[in-house]
Amino acid sequence: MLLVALSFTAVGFSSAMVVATRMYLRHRLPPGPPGWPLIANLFDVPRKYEWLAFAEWAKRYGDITSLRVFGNTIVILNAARDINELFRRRGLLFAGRPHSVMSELSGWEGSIGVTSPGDRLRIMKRFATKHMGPLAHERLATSFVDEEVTSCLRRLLRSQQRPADPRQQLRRMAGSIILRNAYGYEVTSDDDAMITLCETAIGTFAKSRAPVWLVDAFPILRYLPSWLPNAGFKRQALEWRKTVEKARRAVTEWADTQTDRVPTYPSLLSARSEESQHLDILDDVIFDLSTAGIETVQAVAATLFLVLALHPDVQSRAQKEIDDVTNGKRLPQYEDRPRLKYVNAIVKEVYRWRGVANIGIPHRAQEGIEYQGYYIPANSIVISNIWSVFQNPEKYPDPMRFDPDRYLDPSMGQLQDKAATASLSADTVNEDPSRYVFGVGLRACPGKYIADASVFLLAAQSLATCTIGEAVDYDGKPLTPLTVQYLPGAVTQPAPFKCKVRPRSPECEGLLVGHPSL
Ligand code: HEM
Repeated sequence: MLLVALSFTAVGFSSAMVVATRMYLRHRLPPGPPGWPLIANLFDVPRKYEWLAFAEWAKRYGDITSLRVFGNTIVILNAARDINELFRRRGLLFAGRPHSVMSELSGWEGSIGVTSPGDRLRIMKRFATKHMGPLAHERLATSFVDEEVTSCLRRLLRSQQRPADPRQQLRRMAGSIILRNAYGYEVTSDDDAMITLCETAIGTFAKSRAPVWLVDAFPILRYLPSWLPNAGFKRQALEWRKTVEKARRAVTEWADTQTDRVPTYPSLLSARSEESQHLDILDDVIFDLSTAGIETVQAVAATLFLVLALHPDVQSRAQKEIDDVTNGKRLPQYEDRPRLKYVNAIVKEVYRWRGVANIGIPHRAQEGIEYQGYYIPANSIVISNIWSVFQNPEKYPDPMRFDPDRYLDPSMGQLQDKAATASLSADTVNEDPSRYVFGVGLRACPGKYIADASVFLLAAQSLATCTIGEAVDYDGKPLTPLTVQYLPGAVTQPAPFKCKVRPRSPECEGLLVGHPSL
């Protein structure tokens, strides 16, 4: 009898312990800035260079930190180990996107970037993967991507004999690739209006999703009339909505005028015409895929030109590698990629050195979980700070140094597939940055293959044909790797700079002129 009573007491005690532990963990959020009564961490949310502030907090509070804003928990992951564990291994649990009333009011309610797992996301993902995924990227790279890169280099060689900002041409190249891919739209001038409309539209996306809008905490506020003095958010959202709708109308109206035209290469729009279902959803995702990629590709291209201008030694080594493969008789092509190991290493280091989309797009925890002794509540906004991963000296020794040699391991070659990376652990030193720069897990960037192919071709063909040098800032002061500045924003751009782009030799320039795509 005594034994039975004792075992009941033991079971009761251990159950109570389990409940108590759970309750304790529930209140044990990851540490972070202490905040203030009532407003919690509202004023701690950094307004710019968020990745730098998050990295500072990581030093103070640990790799996993958290904030409370308007009743929401924001969890920031700074270590590759945790990003892999939560976004890759427990991907579905963290594949949600935070609900944002402000984004809805601003015209983004149909976007893939706000869509949480479900049928709609599946349809969007399936379409993007079919036409832009690993099986499609080689076809894309050998078609209009190659054409646009070559045309861009010809224009640069014409316009940059004296120091000038290469960005206008790189932006035109990025816009041409992305809009041809999405709609078959061909850009014909440096100041193409469609590129500007798409860029301006996507600029409103990140702003509408910042965790600072009161209406996201109190959705009832969406019904306030916009003329009320304290409804400034509604007037702002209305202005953004007009910008987004203007861009959508422009691409749709242009597409409507093209129904009889047979495009040179298939586009997402032509692929859509072969589908019989979910056409509205496909329209939404094609619009996303036309707006989301322009600034990112242009930013990476600008960093590429900047680092090449700053590192003549890197240029000459890559040029030698390319000449060994092509004998200087032709332009390097996408098929040459496995043999251009040093050029691949330059691309990887460009992704890592200052990052690109350093905090990506926030995820949402679909359920509450205990992790590493902390509790991450359901509906937490979870952000991966890729900057901290790329600047971790244990993972990338001497991280501020631009050093392509760090990747010259024989097993590295190009964007790695799942099988090839399964054996890599998050602690791998000098791990391929393309595993992180495009996001991790189920929400990773659907544009990564076309973006990566574009950047590789730009690197290989510009190195084969041009010498890039004499980087200066806008006041004409020579730049060094240590004085280079980056701008705030959702996409990491170098501050305006100028450089010279000259032909390596008349023969090399001739390769661009005689290229069959021209
Ligand atoms: C080097 C260039 C690029 C970089 C570094 C980049 C990076 C990223 C990152 C970090 C994310 C967030 C991933 C996450 O939530 O975990 C993302 C999402 C996305 N990217 Fe890219 N991207 C690039 C180019 C492109 C291009 C070319 C396109 C379109 C053609 C594109 C379309 C998108 C879309 C639609 C999403 C949202 C996906 C979703 O919510 O499921 N990106 N990208």
